[in-house]
Amino acid sequence: MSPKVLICLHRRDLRLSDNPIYHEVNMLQGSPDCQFTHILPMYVFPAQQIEVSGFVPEEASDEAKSPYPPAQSQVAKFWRCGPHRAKFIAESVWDLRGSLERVGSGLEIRVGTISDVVQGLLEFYAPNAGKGKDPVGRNGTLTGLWMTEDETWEEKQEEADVRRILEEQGIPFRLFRDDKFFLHDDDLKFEFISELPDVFTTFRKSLEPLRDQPRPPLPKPAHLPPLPPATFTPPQGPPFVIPSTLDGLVKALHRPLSASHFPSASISLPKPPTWPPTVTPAIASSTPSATYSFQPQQLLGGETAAHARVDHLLTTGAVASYNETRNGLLGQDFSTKLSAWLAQGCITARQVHGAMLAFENGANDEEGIARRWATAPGWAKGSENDGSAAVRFELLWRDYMRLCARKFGARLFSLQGLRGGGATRMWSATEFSVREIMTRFCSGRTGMGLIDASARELFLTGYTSNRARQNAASFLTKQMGVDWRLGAEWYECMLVDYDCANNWGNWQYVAGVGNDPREGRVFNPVKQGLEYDPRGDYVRFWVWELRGVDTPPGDGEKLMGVFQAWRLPEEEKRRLGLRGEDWVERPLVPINAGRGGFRGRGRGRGRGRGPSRGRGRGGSRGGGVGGGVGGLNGTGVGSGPGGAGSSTAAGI
Ligand SMILES: Cc1cc2nc3c(=O)[nH]c(=O)nc-3n(C[C@H](O)[C@H](O)[C@H](O)COP(=O)(O)OP(=O)(O)OC[C@H]3O[C@@H](n4cnc5c(N)ncnc54)[C@H](O)[C@@H]3O)c2cc1C
Repeated sequence: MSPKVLICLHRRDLRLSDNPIYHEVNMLQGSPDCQFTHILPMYVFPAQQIEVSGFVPEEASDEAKSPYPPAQSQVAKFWRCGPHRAKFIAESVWDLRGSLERVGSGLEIRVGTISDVVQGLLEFYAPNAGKGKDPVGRNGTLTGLWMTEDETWEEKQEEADVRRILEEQGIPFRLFRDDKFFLHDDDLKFEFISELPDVFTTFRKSLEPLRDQPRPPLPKPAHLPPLPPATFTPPQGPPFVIPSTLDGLVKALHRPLSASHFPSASISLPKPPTWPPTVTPAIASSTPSATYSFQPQQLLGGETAAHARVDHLLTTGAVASYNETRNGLLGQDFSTKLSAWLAQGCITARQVHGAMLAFENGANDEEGIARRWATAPGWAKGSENDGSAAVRFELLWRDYMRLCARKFGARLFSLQGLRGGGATRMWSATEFSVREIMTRFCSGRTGMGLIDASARELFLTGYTSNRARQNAASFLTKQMGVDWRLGAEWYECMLVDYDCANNWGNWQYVAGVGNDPREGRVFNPVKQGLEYDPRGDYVRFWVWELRGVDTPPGDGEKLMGVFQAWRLPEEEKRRLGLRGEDWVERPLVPINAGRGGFRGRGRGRGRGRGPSRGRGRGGSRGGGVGGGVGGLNGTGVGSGPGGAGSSTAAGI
């Protein structure tokens, strides 16, 4: 019998449970209304976002090149998907394939743009369809294509393209709302997206109590229709070859990233961060050596690992203590670290909420959950605790960011930000070129300990905490006066948890062009370091050259040397072998914290260096013009929106 095939196209919904498409398939299968005999789940590595030239075999002839332009960012030409996320996505796809196989189905992997792949599917299944000759193709019948919706601009274009291609051929197309968020759209307190409040707090208050809001997740189907037989499955078109192992997949994704100027096509990092030594004899006596035995977590992609993580957070009490620990910088469990799984849709926010709810209510099930959780703090209290309430609060931030993406569309990526058309001023400039600032920012060599630790952590692991991200973004945009999009693009490349709405929305927020009601907010990275890393452990973990700085209690000056190495006594610099290092001898911006915020050491003073209180107001003294790639060479990028140089606020 010729198969009737339904394509289930995955994007950022890499899960089987709480997936509206499989839920619908499951409801329909076996019913008289069911139009399909087989389903073909498929994931496409999208060529415009993830570099796919590594899927062309190395031994292929020169003519067999990827037909797609390099997947690089618009302004700085960074790779759009760096090594950490590429690996994480590959693992997630692999895990999904395993889950689908266990319920009687499977998953096909393809590379290309989604519209090219869909076009190829149509040609395979119904070569004559639309010409009125043969509505049923020789390879079976394509009965439809289903996919879930995404919020952001590029994904919306993709959806429109797929719809157009299918409808031209008369093939049914269904777009499902992807309920991977905390709230269901129908439960929002406004009718039109234009009514979304511009301030998060207003949005949140309209929805409290948050614990009562989310809908229950959809169950995992126990069985799904099979894949079509191999002869009825369209192959991957040349020149690409899909590896048959996870290892091969990761290698194909990584190969182009390391072949050219890793990790960016426009900025090479002459001194990229290196892993800190695990054992350091020079650890300062006042610093517990246990700090440095911390092993940064390499997140494992996939639905299975996501649920294991939630279980771990509840069992260990990490959720219950989240409100006290969430501003942490160093460690595994100070925050949930769920973001990467949420971003790829390996787990939904309402599943996280559902697990917390079960925990709070003392759910007892056959899988022995109760036994695992019963001794954990907060178990079976019948109400939320400070920790679980704070997790829900943060999950709502994610909803808010995605709704902002819906409301503002392509303005999410514009230099002027969500507010659009607002005041455009010159960015303030420093004596360093934007290229040098970016090179040192990305390499963790700015000379600002907290910023450098975060940059090195990001480069090496793909993750850095929210507190560190806020400081890094504020530093780049407000202290250095760099076009915020360069930072957002760098994060898009490096973050394992990159999520379009969250990343661009948060960068805008910190840069002062998004939805931050407190205009002119500036983070002072030294004060922030003192508050959130009071012994300098986080800085010294990643900026490991500073582990030998002895910081006896009460010697504040030495600690200041951890946060800004230029402040170390010359003798100490010599002893630690730090002489001659750019980040020690030529810091991008020296800050005299504690004595009036951002006063420089003298060098460059009065040159519009940025948002210091009482200085730089107006911020129009920057020298350079021209944003974009050209701006990487200039001393400052021109015509930026307000923020840098305009602050009257003190560092926070
Ligand atoms: C400049 C900048 C860039 C960012 N880029 C991203 C990004 O690309 N992807 C991303 O998921 N988050 C991004 N964030 C938000 C936040 O930093 C991360 O979600 C968080 O650090 C992830 O760690 P976690 O899962 O342990 O978070 P937790 O503190 O455990 O929070 C739980 C969840 O709530 C959500 N959440 C928390 N804070 C925010 C926030 N400010 N905005 C939106 N959602 C939030 C996340 O889904 C997170 O997993 C960015 C923040 C900044 C300041």
